[in-house]
Order: sequence, then structure tokens, then C-alpha cells
Amino acid sequence: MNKVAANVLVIDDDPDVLHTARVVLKPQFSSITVESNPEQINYLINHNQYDVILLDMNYTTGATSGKEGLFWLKNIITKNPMQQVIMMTAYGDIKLAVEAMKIGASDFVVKPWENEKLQATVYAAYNLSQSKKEVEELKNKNSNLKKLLGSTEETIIGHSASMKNIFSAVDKVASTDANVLILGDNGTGKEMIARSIHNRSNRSAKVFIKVDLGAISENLFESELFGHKKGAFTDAREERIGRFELADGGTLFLDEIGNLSLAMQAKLLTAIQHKEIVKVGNNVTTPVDCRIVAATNSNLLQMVAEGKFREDLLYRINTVEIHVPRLRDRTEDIPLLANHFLNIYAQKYRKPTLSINKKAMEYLCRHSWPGNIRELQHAIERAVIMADDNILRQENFLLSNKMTSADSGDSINMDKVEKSTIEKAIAKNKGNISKAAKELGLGRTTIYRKMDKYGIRY
Ligand SMILES: Nc1ncnc2c1ncn2[C@@H]1O[C@H](COP(=O)(O)OP(=O)(O)OP(=O)(O)O)[C@@H](O)[C@H]1O
Repeated sequence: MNKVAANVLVIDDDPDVLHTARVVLKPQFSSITVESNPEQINYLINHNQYDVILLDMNYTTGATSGKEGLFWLKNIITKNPMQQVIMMTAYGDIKLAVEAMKIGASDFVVKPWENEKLQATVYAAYNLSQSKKEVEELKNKNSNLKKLLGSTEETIIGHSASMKNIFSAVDKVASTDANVLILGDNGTGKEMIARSIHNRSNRSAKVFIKVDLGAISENLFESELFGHKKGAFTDAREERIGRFELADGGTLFLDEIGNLSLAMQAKLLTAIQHKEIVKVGNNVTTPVDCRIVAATNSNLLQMVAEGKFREDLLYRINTVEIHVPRLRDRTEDIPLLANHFLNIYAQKYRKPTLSINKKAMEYLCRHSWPGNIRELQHAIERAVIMADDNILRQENFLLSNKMTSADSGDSINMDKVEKSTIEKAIAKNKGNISKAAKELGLGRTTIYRKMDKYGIRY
């Protein structure tokens, strides 16, 4: 293994231990400092930065309680909570080691150690310190970017009564730490509302982390959400920090929560309930402080009745519920949204004088918008790109579903229309599902779920 540029500090009152540690670690790590007097710890950590500290448990002759080690550990962790400290314990002192891990030690080695084990433990702690540093840097970058971009936060457009209710709910709930469940069809703006709650909350300087639960496979779920230790399973070559830990201090947005299997729901519930996670391959719990905002297009109450969704999880996540209506149920917002997207894309594609004529606007208001606002956004973008002159007319909008809002009451009919719209889009795009999804304003997961629902095979 190549030598890594790491600063390691070893503290032990036994000169033999210090000598051996130096000899064992020197080939692998660029700088090894040894110290026999723990009273020097404060001076050393105030004047140097160590990637890993190896700390003995007892210093006074004859002492075996480990109290001194725990005292110095607390002292180090209080000054720098990110510091990686490995405790050196005598054989049989597992209880003490556990206590040390609770205080914040990253690992422990039993004395007398096996050389390879010592090298591997220091190396793992070094890797962890690097990834924690990266996460901190990313969080700082994110928060700086947010400050820079704060003024350009996407505006939620809408003046319908239902949107006004949503704005008022967002205002009331944002500053609390209550968990929020956002319900609505695909493309109605659930993620936008989740971001708005975060941006208006006391957590706004911290991160907003999104997890698309519909896209996570059963076997990667735990590692994705809670992280894993190096070597926890075959592909776990490095330690990984999960989304819960990444969102610490901020907001965790759990999208498509209705798509979780019962087994995954149980694991998620434990983490939300106890506000702590256990990494895969580890038995130590890590506290996490993140506000949960979840979203789904599924009817969770019905899923509870059918035994497909845990009732206790539903009550954990739905302290406050926000229902986002379909676009066809708030047609008065369509002209506002259409002009909003027209402004954005007219600027982007340098066609500033474009406008939508009256007939075309009426046509847009009659369309059933199965892909909701995302579909409208894409329809406007496409029309702007294809426009030949300054006016967007009805024929500029290639809407594959010609149903008017007057027909939209019948959900069986709606299903038929949706099925045929998806089939047509797939056929038009010669079986390319991604392109069909894009055209309809749907995500890939969503189109596959709908294909499954309507038995569309390609
Ligand atoms: N009220 C709104 N005003 C302006 N833009 C909106 C509004 N609602 C949604 N959008 C835009 O529509 C697109 C889809 O919104 P979003 O991703 O928030 O929907 P969603 O309900 O989370 O979708 P999905 O269920 O497919 O994940 C985004 O580009 C978003 O910016």
C-alpha cells in the first residue's frame, strides 16, 4: 500500500508502546508524533492538526479504570468533534471501549495489538476523517452557494384558492420542526413546496437533501440512507455517509415514500422515531437531527387499509399534511404559469418578444395535463424553441392528449386517456421510454410505474 499523507498522534505512557507504534505505522503514514505525557494533549492539538489520534486508556502507574483515557477523549472531542480518536484498551475492556465510542471515539484496538490490525484501524479512521472533511466542505459550499443564489430561489406560482391555502400552510409550518407530508400527483410541485418549507425554516443555512425512494433498490436502501462501514458487504470498499447523516441539521426530503416495501418502512420508522441511525456493518448508533419532509402520489390511507403501508410510519410523517391539487383542478393558474414559463424560456432562447395568443391560452386551459406543471413547462419550452414568429398559437403546442377539462370527472376515462397517451408517446419515440417520459413531463420511475399499472409492455 502507498504511504498516505496523514498526521498521526500516539499518546501512551509506555515508551515501548510508543516505539512500536512508530515502527509499525511509519511505513504507511507520512508523519507519526508520539507523546508519553497526556498533559501535552491540549498544546499538541492546539498547534497541530492530526488526522488520527491513538489514545491510551490509563496513564498513572497501576491505574486500570480507563477514566483518564475517557477524560482526555472528552477533552479532545469537545475541542474538535470531527477528530478521529482510536482508543487503545487492554484485553477484556470491551465495556470501556463501548463507553469511549459513545463519547465519540471512532474505534478501538486491543493491546497488545497485531501490527496489521493496527495499520488497518488507523487507515480506516484516516479515510473516515477525509470523507467527513469532504462532507463539511460540501456543506459549506452548499451554504455559501445558497447565500449567493438566495435571491434567485424558484418562485412558486399560483393564485387559485387551493394554492393560496398551500402558501399559508407553508408559512405556518416552515418555522416549526414538524414533519410534513406532501400529497399530490406527479409534477404538481411537491418538491418545490418541500424546498420552500426548508428555505423558510430555521434550518435554511443547512442542507436540503433529497432521496428518491422510488429509485432505491431494497438491498441498497440501508446503505443509501444510513451509510455503511468499509467492508460491510462485498462492494463496500470505502466507508459511506448516508443521506440521514448528510442532512444533519437540515431537511431530509423523502420523495415517493409510498413506494417503500414494508421491510424498508420498518427501518425508516426506527430512524425517524429514535432520531438516530446505525450504519450497515456497525453496531454503534449515531444521533441525527433532520427535519423530515416526505412526498408521494400514492393514497397512503388506502395503502394502510390494504396493509401495504405502516400506520405508525404514516403518523410519524404526517404531522402536517399538504395536498397539492392537479393542474386541471386549478385551471385559473394555467395562464399565470404559462406566462411564467414563457418568460423564462423566451429569455433562455433569446426570443424576448414572444407571446401566447388568446385561442392558444384557452386551448392550454382546456387540456387535462396528466403530467401537471412539469408537462406544461415542457410544452411551453418546446413551443418557444419551435416558434417561427412572435406569436405562439394553438398549433405550436403538440399536446398528445386532446381531452378538455370538461371531460375530466371520470377517473376510469382518465385512466384510459392516460394509458393511450403514454402508448402514443412511446410509439412516437420508437420505444425510447426516456424520450417518451420527457415529452410527457414525467420522471422515468413514474412512466415505468404507470406502464406497469396499465400493463403497457415494451
Ligand atoms: N407552482 C409552481 N410554480 C412554478 N413552477 C412550478 C410550480 N409547481 C411546479 N413547478 C415546476 O414544475 C416542475 C415539477 O415540479 P416538482 O418536481 O416540484 O413536482 P413533483 O410533484 O415533486 O413531481 P414528482 O412527483 O414527479 O417528483 C419543476 O420544474 C418545478 O419547478
